[in-house]
Amino acid sequence: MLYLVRMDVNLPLDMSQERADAVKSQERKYSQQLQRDGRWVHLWRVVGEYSNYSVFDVSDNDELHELLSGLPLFPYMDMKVTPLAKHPSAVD
Ligand SMILES: O=C(O)CC1=CCC(=O)O1
Repeated sequence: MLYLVRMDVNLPLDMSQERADAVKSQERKYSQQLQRDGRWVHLWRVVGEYSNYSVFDVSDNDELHELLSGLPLFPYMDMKVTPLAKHPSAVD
């Protein structure tokens, strides 16, 4: 199943730069592993915002939830998940 996910990152103002850098580095590793194994299909920055739009290809809601809740930045993100279905006019 495909899911479109918008992630808005809100790091606490009192988080140290060192801690922020460490969490971002863990997030990068985690997300790149999922991109390489084909489950994190797209990762796009929203221009001018600390947000991204991502597309995931996973088997079901439970797998997506497990994957999203394992993100190192998960405690600092608001997420909106949209399940995607095939459009009848899509050519592929
Ligand atoms: O920077 C972001 O939008 C949050 C994020 C998701 C994957 C990643 O590496 O950073």
